Amino acid sequence: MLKLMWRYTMRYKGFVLMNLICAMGFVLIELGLPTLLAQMIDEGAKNNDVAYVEKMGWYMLLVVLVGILLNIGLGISTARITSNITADIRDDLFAKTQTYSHIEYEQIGMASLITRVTNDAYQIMLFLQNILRMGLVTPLMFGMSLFMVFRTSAYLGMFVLAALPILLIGVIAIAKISDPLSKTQQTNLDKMNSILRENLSGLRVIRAFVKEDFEEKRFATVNDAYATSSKKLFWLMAFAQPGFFFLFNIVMIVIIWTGSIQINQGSLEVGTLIAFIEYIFHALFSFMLFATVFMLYPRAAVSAGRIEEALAIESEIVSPKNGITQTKTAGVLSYQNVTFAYPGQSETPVIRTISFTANPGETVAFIGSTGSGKSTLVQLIPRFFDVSAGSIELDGHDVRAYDLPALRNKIGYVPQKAVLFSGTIAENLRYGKEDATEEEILAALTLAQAMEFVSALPEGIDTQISEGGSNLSGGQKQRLAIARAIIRHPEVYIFDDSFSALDYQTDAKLRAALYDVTRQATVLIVAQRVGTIRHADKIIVLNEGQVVGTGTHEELLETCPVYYDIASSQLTEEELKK
Ligand SMILES: Nc1ncnc2c1ncn2[C@@H]1O[C@H](COP(=O)(O)OP(=O)(O)OP(=O)(O)O)[C@@H](O)[C@H]1O
Repeated sequence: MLKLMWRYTMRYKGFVLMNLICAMGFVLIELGLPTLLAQMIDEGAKNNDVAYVEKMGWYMLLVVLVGILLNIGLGISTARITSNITADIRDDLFAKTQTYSHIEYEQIGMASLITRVTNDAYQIMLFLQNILRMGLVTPLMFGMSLFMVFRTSAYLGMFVLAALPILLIGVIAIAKISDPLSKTQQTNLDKMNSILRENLSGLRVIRAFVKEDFEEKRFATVNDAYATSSKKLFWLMAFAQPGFFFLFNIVMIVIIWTGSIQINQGSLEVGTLIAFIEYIFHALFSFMLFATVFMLYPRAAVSAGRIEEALAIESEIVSPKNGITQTKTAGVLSYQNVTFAYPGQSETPVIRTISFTANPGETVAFIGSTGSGKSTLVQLIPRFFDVSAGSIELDGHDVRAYDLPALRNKIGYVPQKAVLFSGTIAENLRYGKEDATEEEILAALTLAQAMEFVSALPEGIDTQISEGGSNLSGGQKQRLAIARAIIRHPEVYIFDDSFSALDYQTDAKLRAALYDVTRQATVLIVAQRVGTIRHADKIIVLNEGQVVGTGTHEELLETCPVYYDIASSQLTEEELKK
C-alpha cells in the first residue's frame, strides 16, 4: 500500500516539499503561541505591564496570520497531490484494463474492475488527503508538544505519559478489527455493482418475466451485507471517539487538579499551567487525529491491494517485440490443426484439430448447431484468445508473431451482438477509420443498407446513439456495426452471425452489396441461416468443435448429413433441389 502511494506521490515532488514546509511551519507556530501566551500572562498581566501585553498581543496576531497562510498552503498542496494522484491511478488502471485479454477480464470480473477504478481509487484519495493534511502535522505536533509538556513540567507530564499506552492499545485494536470488515465491505461493493450492472442491462427481461421482486431481494441481500459491515465499522468509530475523549478529560482533570495544588504552593505559575494545558491539548488531540488517519489505513490498504493486483496482472495476450507489421500478401488465412480450450477447461476443448484455408476473394462460411464453436473459431484470428495447439497463419505468419494492432488492423470484425458506443453515428463509424470523410461514412452506410434509416433520422449521421445503442433496433445496430467494419477496407472480414437480426430481403441486399467491396478480401461468415451462406465458396460444417463437412452448398447437401439436416429444416423441397 505504502509502496503504491510512494510511487505516485513522488511524481509531485514540488508539492510534497511545499506540504512538508507548510506542515512544519504550522506546527512551530501552533506551539509558539502558548509560549507567547504564557509570557504575556506571567510577565505582562501579572506585573500590570500593559505595554508588554499589547506588544505580545501584536506578536501573537502576526504569528496567527502566518499560521493561517501556512495552513492554506498545506490545504492547497494536499489537494493538488491527492487529486493528481487519484487521476493518475485511474488513468493507469484504465490503460491497464485496455491491455487485458478476455481471460483477465473474466478472471477479475467487470464489476470489480469498475469498483477498483472508482471506489478503490477514491479510498486511496481519502487516505492520502488525511495523511498529507494530518499525517505529518500530527506526529510532529505530538512529538514537539510532548517535548514542551516535559520542558514545562516533568511532573505533570508523567500523567500524560501514563495515558498514552492505553490510547495506543485502543488504536491497534481498532485497526485489527476494522481490517477484515473493510475487506468484506469492498467485496460486497463488488457484488452490489455486479448485480446492479446485470440488472440494469437486463431490465426488459426482468420486467417481461415479472422478476422485479426476485431481483429486489437479490440486491437487498448484498446491500444488507454491505450495510452490516459498514454499520460495524461505524459502531467501532462511535465507541472509539467518546472513549478517547473520556480519557482525555480524565487526564485534564488530574492535571488541573494537581496543577492548582502546585499554584497554591507557589511552585507553578498560572500562565505556565495555561500553556501546559494547551500543550497537552495539542499532544493528545494530535494523537487522536493521527489515530483517525490510522483507522482509515486498513480500508485504504485493502483498496490499494486491489489496485496493485489489477495493475500487476500481465495480459496473456501481448504484442511481441518487433512484431510483424508488413506482409507480402493480404488476407491469406490458414488454420493448421487448431485446438482450443477456454482457460481452466483444458480437458474439454471447444475447437478440435481444425484445418482450413481461406484466400483473398474467397468467402468461407461456418455453420453448425449452437455451441458448436463457430464464434470461438473466428475469435482466434484477432487473438481474443490464443490457440491451445496448432497455429493460425495470416499471410504466411503465425498471428502470434504479429504486432497486435497491425494484426487487428488487417481485420474487420463484426461481433455477434452489435456493440455501439455513446456518441454520434459518424463517431461510431470513425471507430473503424479515424480519418474517415463524410463521403466514406455515407458510402459505408449505403453498402451496409443503413442509409435508409439513417437518412430518416432528423440529424442523419450526427444523430446521437444512446449508451449501448439502446435507441436503435437490433437490425439497425447490426448494420451500423457492419458499416464500421466496411469503412476500414480490411483484408479479412469476420461476420460473426452478423446478419441474424436482418430480414431476409435486407440480408440478401446486403450480401449482394458486400460482394463488390469484398472482392479483394477474405470473408469469413458465421451464420445460422443456410440462405445467408449458400453462395459461399466454401462452407465448413462444425459439430461439437470438429469439422464434419467442407464444400459448397451443393456438395455438402450430397456429402454431409449434418448440413443436409440443417438445410432441410430451413429450405423448401424446391429450394433444396435448386
Ligand atoms: N468465455 C467462455 N468461457 C468458457 N466457455 C465458453 C466461453 N464462450 C463460449 N464458451 C463455450 O464454448 C462453446 C462454443 O461456443 P461458441 O460461442 O463458439 O459457439 P457457437 O457455435 O458460436 O454458438 P452460437 O451459434 O450459439 O453462437 C460453447 O460450449 C460455450 O459454452
